[in-house]
Amino acid sequence: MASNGVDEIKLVEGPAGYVLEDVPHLSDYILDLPTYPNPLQSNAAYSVVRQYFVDEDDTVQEKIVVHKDSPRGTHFRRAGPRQKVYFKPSDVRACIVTCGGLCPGLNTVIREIVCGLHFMYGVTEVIGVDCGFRGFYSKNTVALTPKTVSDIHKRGGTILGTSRGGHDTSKIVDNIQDREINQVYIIGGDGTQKGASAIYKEIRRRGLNVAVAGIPKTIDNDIPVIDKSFGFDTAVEEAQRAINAAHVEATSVENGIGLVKLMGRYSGFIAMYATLASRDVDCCLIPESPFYLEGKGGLYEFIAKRLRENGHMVIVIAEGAGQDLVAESIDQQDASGNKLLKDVGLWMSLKIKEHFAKQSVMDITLKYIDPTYMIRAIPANASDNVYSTLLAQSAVHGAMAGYTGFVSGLVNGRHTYIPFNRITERQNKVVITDRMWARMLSSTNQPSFMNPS
Ligand SMILES: Nc1ncnc2c1ncn2[C@@H]1O[C@H](COP(=O)(O)OP(=O)(O)O)[C@@H](O)[C@H]1O
Ligand SMILES: O=P(O)(O)OC[C@H]1O[C@](O)(COP(=O)(O)O)[C@@H](O)[C@@H]1O
Repeated sequence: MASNGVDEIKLVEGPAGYVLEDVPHLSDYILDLPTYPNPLQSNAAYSVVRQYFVDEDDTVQEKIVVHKDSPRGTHFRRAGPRQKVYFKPSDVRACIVTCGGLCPGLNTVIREIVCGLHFMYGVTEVIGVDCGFRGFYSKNTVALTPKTVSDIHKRGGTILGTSRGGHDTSKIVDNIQDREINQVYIIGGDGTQKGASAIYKEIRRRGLNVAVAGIPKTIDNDIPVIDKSFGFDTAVEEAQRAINAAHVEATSVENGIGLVKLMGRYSGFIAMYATLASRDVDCCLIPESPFYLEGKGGLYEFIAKRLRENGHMVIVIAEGAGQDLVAESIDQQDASGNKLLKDVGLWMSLKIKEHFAKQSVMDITLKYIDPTYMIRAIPANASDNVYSTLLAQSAVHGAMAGYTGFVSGLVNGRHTYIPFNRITERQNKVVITDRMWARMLSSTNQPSFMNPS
């Protein structure tokens, strides 16, 4: 096994090219930690299920599509309860924090961490950190019990509040130490998980017996390795309402255009899935697929063609699409350092109106809908509620088992522990497969990615 200092990756190599990118464990840097039987062993609900506990050697393969000569490739540690745990439940003092933008399902994750710790492991001390990372050192905490969180999954937002910026690693870890917290659950996107990674490293540098677990939040699916995270399903479902409204507006007038902007700074998943689900969309523009406005193969030509053919059209655009075209791009960042994007939907609606007014070929009526903040603030749908619950449970099992510096994610449909370093780089992931193209092109109204190639 390769050594695993704070900045090194913990790798285990096996025959035939098998590589396990393992997650750190508290026992990697604190020797002679005591272990205890997992309380689930004596829980009537679990003890009957003989295979409930995860075999220590179980791993999950990163790439599921292989060829006959492929090496066995990268694996991650399978998530789930272990036979023994590294914390005595009565000694656990856990905290939960939510950071970054809102996303349906945040409250479900909070609820399940509290209930999972309580009902599966008998942990009673869980506190919530108010308003994101800065809350560790500038705000009060709130006690969380199964009773106080019982209904929160039915509400949107996060009962803990959230923020951008304000990550001060040293002050945060001082506070963790002062409050004698020994399990830290951090819910947020790629920025948050970078912050979580810094916290883990500092905790490890100080040699503290504190497990750090991340639960990735990515409404727009821009986190690599994991299949998706909670909030995405709800976002795609809710986007249908905006697309339907755009379609009704467009079909109610002559040469009507409905333009809908959906979330996706770097990944067009919400736009693309919402398009595929709806079938009312004629053109879907995503950051991964460049397009242009003027001339042959450009958006204006496509719009004119669709209006002549069909009398109306619906365009869906992801917020990060076409940013290179937006004239005065703004060189500003939010408190977390994310580049502020210009409202490409608003910009595009003005450009389209301007173009057709100038051309005087046809009069158009364009309605622009941006449902972003409505979507972010709704409660998770049933499927995301299930998903958030399971991700939270896995995180609890992992922390109780002494793993640290990991996120709880789904890889190829399996609950998995992934080291922070693998998921903190943002990724464009929409790969437009042949099958997707076929589905797009076979639809009656031929939605297109407007890819000039
Ligand atoms: N590289 C980083 N190192 C430490 N903390 C970070 C880093 N990037 C972002 N953060 C912190 O993570 C939190 C959320 O980040 P943000 O980018 O706003 O949202 P998200 O987690 O949804 O991507 C903020 O408090 C921010 O300060
Ligand atoms: O919360 P704010 O500052 O209004 O940010 C809006 C941005 O948040 C997002 O919803 C993404 O949030 P995250 O980066 O926290 O995942 C974007 O789609 C949008 O551009």
